[in-house]
Amino acid sequence: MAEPVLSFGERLDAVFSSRGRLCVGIDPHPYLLEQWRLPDSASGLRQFGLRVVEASVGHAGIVKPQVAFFERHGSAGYSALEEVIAAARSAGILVIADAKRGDVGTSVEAYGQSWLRPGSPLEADALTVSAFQGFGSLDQVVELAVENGKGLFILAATSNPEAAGIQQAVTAAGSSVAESIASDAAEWNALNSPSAARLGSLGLVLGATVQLGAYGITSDSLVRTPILAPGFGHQGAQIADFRRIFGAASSSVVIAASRSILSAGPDGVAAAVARQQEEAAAAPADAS
Ligand SMILES: O=c1ccn([C@@H]2O[C@H](COP(=O)(O)O)[C@@H](O)[C@H]2O)c(=O)[nH]1
Repeated sequence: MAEPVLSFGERLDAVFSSRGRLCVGIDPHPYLLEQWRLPDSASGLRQFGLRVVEASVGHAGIVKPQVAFFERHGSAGYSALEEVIAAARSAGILVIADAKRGDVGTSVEAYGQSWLRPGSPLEADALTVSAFQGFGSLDQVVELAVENGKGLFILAATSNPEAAGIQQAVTAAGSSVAESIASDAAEWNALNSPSAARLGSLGLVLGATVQLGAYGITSDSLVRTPILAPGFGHQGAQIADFRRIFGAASSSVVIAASRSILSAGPDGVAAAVARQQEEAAAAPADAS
């Protein structure tokens, strides 16, 4: 009989226990490539990405390539991304593809087949998606993810300040857009996760720079919902504060940081990863 597939939530929780909650962003900004003395070409991106993966081995268990930077170089950029993803996954590092896909259900399912289908050239462990076309537009991709032990992170309250107007807008049901997405994800996790799993496989993107209360989101509703939290470092949030920011949900948080790590350069990146991972592990408990 085939071995049951571990769910993404179970795999993420295992990584939290064995290798911590830091997620190293792979964002090859042109200015960083220059600083790393690499060309702004597919080859430069490949070298950059592989170096970040190498620096993460032993220090971090999760990476998040920002697909946009690879897409700038067309098919050659995608080929570089395929290599970076494969290198990370073969080192046992979970890969969250930050591609922010969203559309009508059948098209999102096709995105899922690109990023979450076993054997696909771009196979990752989880994908960022948008529910702007309705939470139900994600039904098929959710099914595909679960069948394959993969995860999704749905944009809810993103870290960029200009998003607040839309994400705090009140839906016909009376809650904010972000709260509506967060509660749908939490409900899905409560109903569909393996009973022994602490975490479900349907995650949310909640920026570390936002006040969850301003969106009507309560952290104790999210204890089983993985939270991808960008906004640390360059965007201003402090890793040492993550338990204060996320309160009861802090044990579900993936701490995402890109520029604050990558700006250490090729020789300093491994030490920067180790330092930020230690900061996350040492973060004081929420006092409130
Ligand atoms: O709400 C969001 C969602 C995604 N991101 C992405 O995360 C990284 C952040 O990079 P830093 O250098 O650590 O600021 C980047 O890829 C964003 O596209 C986000 O910032 N906020």
